[in-house]
Amino acid sequence: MTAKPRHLRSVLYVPGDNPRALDKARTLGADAVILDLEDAVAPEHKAAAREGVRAALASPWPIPVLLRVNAPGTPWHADDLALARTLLLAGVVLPKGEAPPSLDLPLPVWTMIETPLGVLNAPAIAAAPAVAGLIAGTNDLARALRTRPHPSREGLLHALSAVVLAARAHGKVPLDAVFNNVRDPDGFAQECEQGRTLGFAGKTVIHPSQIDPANAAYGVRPEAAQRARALLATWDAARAAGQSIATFEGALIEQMHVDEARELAEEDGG
Ligand SMILES: CC(C)(COP(=O)(O)OP(=O)(O)OC[C@H]1O[C@@H](n2cnc3c(N)ncnc32)[C@H](O)[C@@H]1OP(=O)(O)O)[C@@H](O)C(=O)NCCC(=O)NCCSC(=O)C[C@H](O)C(=O)O
Ligand SMILES: [Mg+2]
Repeated sequence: MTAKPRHLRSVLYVPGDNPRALDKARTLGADAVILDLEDAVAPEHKAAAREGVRAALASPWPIPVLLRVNAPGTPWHADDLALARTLLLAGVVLPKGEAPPSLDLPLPVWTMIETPLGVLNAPAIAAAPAVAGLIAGTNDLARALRTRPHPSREGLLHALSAVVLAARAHGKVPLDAVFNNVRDPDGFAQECEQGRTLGFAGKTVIHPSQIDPANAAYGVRPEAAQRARALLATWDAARAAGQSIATFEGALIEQMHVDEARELAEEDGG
Protein backbone atom coordinates (compact mmCIF):
# COMPACT_ATOMS: atom_id res chain seq x y z
CA MET A 1 0.00 0.00 0.00
CA THR A 2 1.20 3.50 -0.64
CA ALA A 3 -0.78 5.02 2.26
CA LYS A 4 0.15 3.74 5.71
CA PRO A 5 -2.78 1.73 7.14
CA ARG A 6 -3.14 4.23 9.98
CA HIS A 7 -3.87 6.88 7.39
CA LEU A 8 -6.93 5.19 5.99
CA ARG A 9 -9.25 7.93 7.16
CA SER A 10 -11.77 7.41 4.35
CA VAL A 11 -12.20 4.26 2.30
CA LEU A 12 -14.68 4.61 -0.55
CA TYR A 13 -16.85 1.76 -1.83
CA VAL A 14 -17.33 1.85 -5.59
CA PRO A 15 -19.71 -0.56 -7.33
CA GLY A 16 -17.79 -2.64 -9.88
CA ASP A 17 -20.57 -2.26 -12.43
CA ASN A 18 -20.59 1.56 -12.38
CA PRO A 19 -17.96 2.78 -14.89
CA ARG A 20 -18.65 6.45 -14.18
CA ALA A 21 -18.06 5.98 -10.44
CA LEU A 22 -15.00 3.80 -11.09
CA ASP A 23 -13.55 6.55 -13.22
CA LYS A 24 -14.27 9.30 -10.71
CA ALA A 25 -13.10 7.39 -7.65
CA ARG A 26 -9.39 7.80 -8.49
CA THR A 27 -9.30 11.47 -7.71
CA LEU A 28 -12.01 12.18 -5.15
CA GLY A 29 -9.62 12.42 -2.18
CA ALA A 30 -10.37 9.12 -0.48
CA ASP A 31 -7.37 7.46 1.16
CA ALA A 32 -8.28 4.12 -0.45
CA VAL A 33 -11.10 2.51 -2.40
CA ILE A 34 -12.95 -0.78 -2.21
CA LEU A 35 -14.08 -1.86 -5.65
CA ASP A 36 -17.18 -3.86 -4.92
CA LEU A 37 -18.29 -7.11 -6.51
CA GLU A 38 -20.57 -8.04 -3.61
CA ASP A 39 -23.73 -6.38 -2.31
CA ALA A 40 -23.62 -3.26 -4.50
CA VAL A 41 -23.80 -5.50 -7.58
CA ALA A 42 -26.96 -7.41 -8.57
CA PRO A 43 -26.51 -11.11 -9.39
CA GLU A 44 -27.08 -10.53 -13.10
CA HIS A 45 -24.34 -7.86 -13.14
CA LYS A 46 -21.60 -9.87 -11.43
CA ALA A 47 -19.77 -10.75 -14.65
CA ALA A 48 -20.01 -7.18 -15.95
CA ALA A 49 -18.69 -5.90 -12.62
CA ARG A 50 -15.64 -8.17 -12.89
CA GLU A 51 -14.97 -6.73 -16.35
CA GLY A 52 -15.53 -3.21 -15.04
CA VAL A 53 -12.97 -3.77 -12.31
CA ARG A 54 -10.49 -5.30 -14.73
CA ALA A 55 -10.81 -2.29 -17.04
CA ALA A 56 -10.56 0.17 -14.15
CA LEU A 57 -7.29 -1.42 -13.02
CA ALA A 58 -5.74 -1.44 -16.47
CA SER A 59 -3.91 1.74 -15.49
CA PRO A 60 -2.30 2.47 -12.09
CA TRP A 61 -4.23 4.16 -9.28
CA PRO A 62 -2.83 6.92 -7.06
CA ILE A 63 -4.34 5.29 -3.94
CA PRO A 64 -4.55 1.73 -2.59
CA VAL A 65 -7.24 -0.36 -4.22
CA LEU A 66 -9.01 -3.18 -2.38
CA LEU A 67 -11.39 -5.60 -4.07
CA ARG A 68 -14.47 -6.81 -2.21
CA VAL A 69 -15.15 -10.32 -3.47
CA ASN A 70 -18.32 -12.30 -2.92
CA ALA A 71 -18.24 -14.52 0.16
CA PRO A 72 -17.07 -18.14 0.10
CA GLY A 73 -20.00 -20.40 -0.65
CA THR A 74 -21.57 -18.03 -3.17
CA PRO A 75 -21.59 -18.90 -6.89
CA TRP A 76 -19.28 -15.94 -7.63
CA HIS A 77 -16.50 -16.41 -5.09
CA ALA A 78 -14.15 -18.53 -7.21
CA ASP A 79 -14.38 -16.25 -10.26
CA ASP A 80 -13.82 -13.19 -8.06
CA LEU A 81 -10.68 -14.73 -6.57
CA ALA A 82 -9.45 -15.71 -10.01
CA LEU A 83 -9.81 -12.07 -11.04
CA ALA A 84 -8.06 -10.86 -7.89
CA ARG A 85 -5.05 -13.01 -8.76
CA THR A 86 -4.61 -11.11 -12.04
CA LEU A 87 -4.84 -7.57 -10.64
CA LEU A 88 -2.50 -5.16 -8.92
CA LEU A 89 -4.37 -4.85 -5.62
CA ALA A 90 -3.48 -3.64 -2.14
CA GLY A 91 -5.74 -6.31 -0.69
CA VAL A 92 -8.97 -8.22 -0.81
CA VAL A 93 -12.06 -7.52 1.29
CA LEU A 94 -13.78 -10.67 2.44
CA PRO A 95 -17.42 -10.10 3.45
CA LYS A 96 -19.28 -11.90 6.23
CA GLY A 97 -16.13 -13.30 7.81
CA GLU A 98 -16.80 -15.75 10.59
CA ALA A 99 -13.43 -17.52 10.89
CA PRO A 100 -9.78 -16.80 10.08
CA PRO A 101 -9.59 -16.57 6.28
CA SER A 102 -8.17 -19.47 4.31
CA LEU A 103 -7.85 -17.82 0.90
CA ASP A 104 -5.14 -19.11 -1.39
CA LEU A 105 -4.10 -15.57 -2.26
CA PRO A 106 -0.83 -13.68 -1.70
CA LEU A 107 -2.63 -10.50 -0.65
CA PRO A 108 -3.56 -8.85 2.64
CA VAL A 109 -7.14 -9.66 3.64
CA TRP A 110 -9.56 -7.17 5.13
CA THR A 111 -12.28 -9.18 6.82
CA MET A 112 -15.74 -7.71 7.24
CA ILE A 113 -17.35 -8.34 10.59
CA GLU A 114 -21.06 -8.23 9.88
CA THR A 115 -22.64 -11.31 11.43
CA PRO A 116 -23.10 -12.27 15.09
CA LEU A 117 -20.67 -15.18 14.70
CA GLY A 118 -18.17 -12.86 13.03
CA VAL A 119 -18.31 -10.58 16.08
CA LEU A 120 -17.81 -13.50 18.46
CA ASN A 121 -14.87 -14.79 16.43
CA ALA A 122 -13.34 -11.38 15.69
CA PRO A 123 -10.29 -11.99 17.94
CA ALA A 124 -9.32 -15.18 16.08
CA ILE A 125 -9.92 -13.49 12.73
CA ALA A 126 -7.80 -10.48 13.67
CA ALA A 127 -5.03 -12.76 14.91
CA ALA A 128 -4.64 -14.42 11.49
CA PRO A 129 -1.37 -13.26 9.86
CA ALA A 130 -3.05 -12.65 6.49
CA VAL A 131 -5.54 -10.22 8.00
CA ALA A 132 -4.59 -6.55 7.67
CA GLY A 133 -7.75 -5.12 9.16
CA LEU A 134 -11.36 -5.57 10.19
CA ILE A 135 -14.22 -3.66 8.60
CA ALA A 136 -17.53 -3.31 10.41
CA GLY A 137 -20.61 -3.98 8.27
CA THR A 138 -23.56 -2.65 10.18
CA ASN A 139 -26.23 -3.08 7.52
CA ASP A 140 -25.90 -6.85 7.60
CA LEU A 141 -25.20 -6.88 11.30
CA ALA A 142 -28.25 -4.81 12.25
CA ARG A 143 -30.45 -7.16 10.29
CA ALA A 144 -28.92 -10.26 11.84
CA LEU A 145 -29.11 -8.85 15.37
CA ARG A 146 -32.66 -7.56 14.85
CA THR A 147 -31.59 -4.21 16.35
CA ARG A 148 -33.69 -1.12 15.81
CA PRO A 149 -32.07 1.63 13.72
CA HIS A 150 -31.05 4.52 15.96
CA PRO A 151 -28.74 7.51 15.40
CA SER A 152 -26.73 6.46 18.45
CA ARG A 153 -26.18 2.95 17.01
CA GLU A 154 -27.14 1.81 20.49
CA GLY A 155 -27.87 -1.79 19.54
CA LEU A 156 -24.57 -2.09 17.70
CA LEU A 157 -22.18 -0.60 20.20
CA HIS A 158 -21.08 -3.87 21.74
CA ALA A 159 -20.28 -5.30 18.30
CA LEU A 160 -18.51 -2.15 17.13
CA SER A 161 -16.33 -2.13 20.23
CA ALA A 162 -15.62 -5.84 19.76
CA VAL A 163 -14.32 -5.09 16.26
CA VAL A 164 -12.04 -2.34 17.55
CA LEU A 165 -10.86 -4.44 20.49
CA ALA A 166 -10.02 -7.46 18.33
CA ALA A 167 -8.22 -5.40 15.69
CA ARG A 168 -6.25 -3.31 18.18
CA ALA A 169 -5.29 -6.37 20.24
CA HIS A 170 -3.54 -7.79 17.19
CA GLY A 171 -2.14 -4.59 15.68
CA LYS A 172 -4.64 -4.61 12.84
CA VAL A 173 -6.64 -1.68 11.44
CA PRO A 174 -10.32 -1.29 12.44
CA LEU A 175 -12.50 0.55 9.92
CA ASP A 176 -15.97 1.78 10.81
CA ALA A 177 -19.10 0.88 8.84
CA VAL A 178 -20.89 2.97 6.22
CA PHE A 179 -23.50 5.64 6.89
CA ASN A 180 -26.34 5.03 4.46
CA ASN A 181 -27.94 8.48 4.13
CA VAL A 182 -25.81 10.41 1.65
CA ARG A 183 -27.93 13.54 2.17
CA ASP A 184 -27.44 13.80 5.94
CA PRO A 185 -24.08 15.51 6.55
CA ASP A 186 -24.82 16.21 10.21
CA GLY A 187 -25.70 12.59 10.92
CA PHE A 188 -22.58 11.49 9.07
CA ALA A 189 -20.32 13.84 11.02
CA GLN A 190 -21.86 12.68 14.28
CA GLU A 191 -21.26 9.05 13.39
CA CYS A 192 -17.63 9.80 12.44
CA GLU A 193 -17.10 11.39 15.85
CA GLN A 194 -18.60 8.36 17.52
CA GLY A 195 -16.48 5.96 15.48
CA ARG A 196 -13.34 7.85 16.31
CA THR A 197 -14.25 7.88 20.00
CA LEU A 198 -14.77 4.11 19.85
CA GLY A 199 -11.23 3.70 18.48
CA PHE A 200 -11.76 3.15 14.77
CA ALA A 201 -8.91 4.26 12.50
CA GLY A 202 -11.13 5.43 9.66
CA LYS A 203 -14.52 5.17 8.02
CA THR A 204 -15.81 3.31 5.03
CA VAL A 205 -17.91 5.65 2.88
CA ILE A 206 -20.28 5.28 -0.05
CA HIS A 207 -20.49 8.73 -1.62
CA PRO A 208 -18.04 11.47 -2.64
CA SER A 209 -19.71 13.93 -0.25
CA GLN A 210 -18.67 11.77 2.70
CA ILE A 211 -14.93 11.76 1.92
CA ASP A 212 -13.83 15.19 3.16
CA PRO A 213 -15.83 14.96 6.41
CA ALA A 214 -14.35 11.52 7.11
CA ASN A 215 -10.84 12.78 6.37
CA ALA A 216 -11.42 15.71 8.71
CA ALA A 217 -12.87 13.57 11.49
CA TYR A 218 -10.09 10.97 11.34
CA GLY A 219 -7.25 13.32 10.48
CA VAL A 220 -5.08 15.23 12.90
CA ARG A 221 -6.79 18.40 14.11
CA PRO A 222 -4.53 21.48 14.30
CA GLU A 223 -5.51 22.13 17.92
CA ALA A 224 -4.71 18.53 18.85
CA ALA A 225 -1.30 18.73 17.17
CA GLN A 226 -0.58 22.02 18.93
CA ARG A 227 -1.57 20.54 22.28
CA ALA A 228 0.61 17.49 21.63
CA ARG A 229 3.64 19.70 20.97
CA ALA A 230 2.98 21.69 24.14
CA LEU A 231 2.75 18.46 26.11
CA LEU A 232 6.05 17.27 24.65
CA ALA A 233 7.73 20.56 25.56
CA THR A 234 6.42 20.27 29.13
CA TRP A 235 7.70 16.70 29.35
CA ASP A 236 11.14 17.58 27.97
CA ALA A 237 11.46 20.44 30.46
CA ALA A 238 10.43 18.18 33.34
CA ARG A 239 12.90 15.48 32.31
CA ALA A 240 15.67 18.05 31.88
CA ALA A 241 14.94 19.17 35.44
CA GLY A 242 15.41 15.59 36.62
CA GLN A 243 11.72 14.82 37.17
CA SER A 244 10.33 11.37 36.36
CA ILE A 245 6.76 12.53 35.93
CA ALA A 246 5.07 15.81 35.12
CA THR A 247 1.70 17.48 34.91
CA PHE A 248 0.22 19.13 31.86
CA GLU A 249 -2.90 21.30 32.05
CA GLY A 250 -3.30 20.06 35.60
CA ALA A 251 -3.25 16.36 34.75
CA LEU A 252 -0.57 13.76 35.36
CA ILE A 253 1.37 12.79 32.24
CA GLU A 254 3.33 9.60 31.92
CA GLN A 255 5.30 7.90 29.19
CA MET A 256 2.22 6.64 27.31
CA HIS A 257 0.86 10.18 27.02
CA VAL A 258 4.21 11.29 25.69
CA ASP A 259 4.29 8.43 23.15
CA GLU A 260 0.79 9.33 22.02
CA ALA A 261 1.67 13.01 21.70
CA ARG A 262 4.82 12.19 19.74
CA GLU A 263 2.81 9.98 17.37
CA LEU A 264 0.30 12.75 16.81
CA ALA A 265 2.97 15.39 16.21
CA GLU A 266 4.73 13.09 13.73
CA GLU A 267 1.47 12.41 11.94
CA ASP A 268 1.01 16.16 11.67
CA GLY A 269 4.37 16.52 9.99
CA GLY A 270 6.99 16.38 12.74
C1 LIG B 1 -25.55 5.78 -2.82
C2 LIG B 1 -25.47 5.98 -4.32
C3 LIG B 1 -26.36 4.94 -5.03
C4 LIG B 1 -26.00 7.38 -4.63
O1 LIG B 1 -25.90 7.53 -6.02
P1 LIG B 1 -26.38 8.84 -6.77
O2 LIG B 1 -27.74 9.25 -6.29
O3 LIG B 1 -26.18 8.61 -8.21
O4 LIG B 1 -25.37 9.91 -6.25
P2 LIG B 1 -25.12 11.32 -6.81
O5 LIG B 1 -25.96 11.63 -7.99
O6 LIG B 1 -25.21 12.26 -5.68
O7 LIG B 1 -23.61 11.24 -7.28
C5 LIG B 1 -22.88 12.41 -7.57
C6 LIG B 1 -21.67 12.06 -8.37
O8 LIG B 1 -20.82 11.24 -7.60
C7 LIG B 1 -20.58 10.01 -8.27
N1 LIG B 1 -20.58 8.94 -7.25
C8 LIG B 1 -21.58 8.58 -6.46
N2 LIG B 1 -21.21 7.59 -5.64
C9 LIG B 1 -19.94 7.31 -5.96
C10 LIG B 1 -19.01 6.36 -5.47
N3 LIG B 1 -19.35 5.50 -4.48
N4 LIG B 1 -17.78 6.37 -6.01
C11 LIG B 1 -17.44 7.23 -6.99
N5 LIG B 1 -18.28 8.16 -7.50
C12 LIG B 1 -19.52 8.17 -7.00
C13 LIG B 1 -21.72 9.84 -9.24
O9 LIG B 1 -21.30 9.04 -10.31
C14 LIG B 1 -21.98 11.27 -9.62
O10 LIG B 1 -21.03 11.66 -10.58
P3 LIG B 1 -21.42 12.66 -11.79
O11 LIG B 1 -22.14 11.81 -12.76
O12 LIG B 1 -20.11 13.18 -12.29
O13 LIG B 1 -22.27 13.73 -11.20
C15 LIG B 1 -24.02 5.89 -4.83
O14 LIG B 1 -23.29 6.88 -4.16
C16 LIG B 1 -23.37 4.54 -4.68
O15 LIG B 1 -23.59 3.67 -5.49
N6 LIG B 1 -22.55 4.37 -3.65
C17 LIG B 1 -21.80 3.14 -3.40
C18 LIG B 1 -22.74 2.07 -2.88
C19 LIG B 1 -21.97 0.83 -2.52
O16 LIG B 1 -20.88 0.61 -2.98
N7 LIG B 1 -22.56 -0.02 -1.64
C20 LIG B 1 -21.94 -1.22 -1.20
C21 LIG B 1 -21.05 -0.99 -0.04
S1 LIG B 1 -21.87 -0.58 1.44
C22 LIG B 1 -22.09 -2.12 2.20
O17 LIG B 1 -22.31 -3.07 1.54
C23 LIG B 1 -21.96 -2.11 3.64
C24 LIG B 1 -21.75 -3.42 4.40
O18 LIG B 1 -21.57 -4.56 3.66
C25 LIG B 1 -22.83 -3.55 5.42
O19 LIG B 1 -23.40 -4.64 5.56
O20 LIG B 1 -23.07 -2.56 6.11
MG1 LIG C 1 -22.62 -6.17 4.25
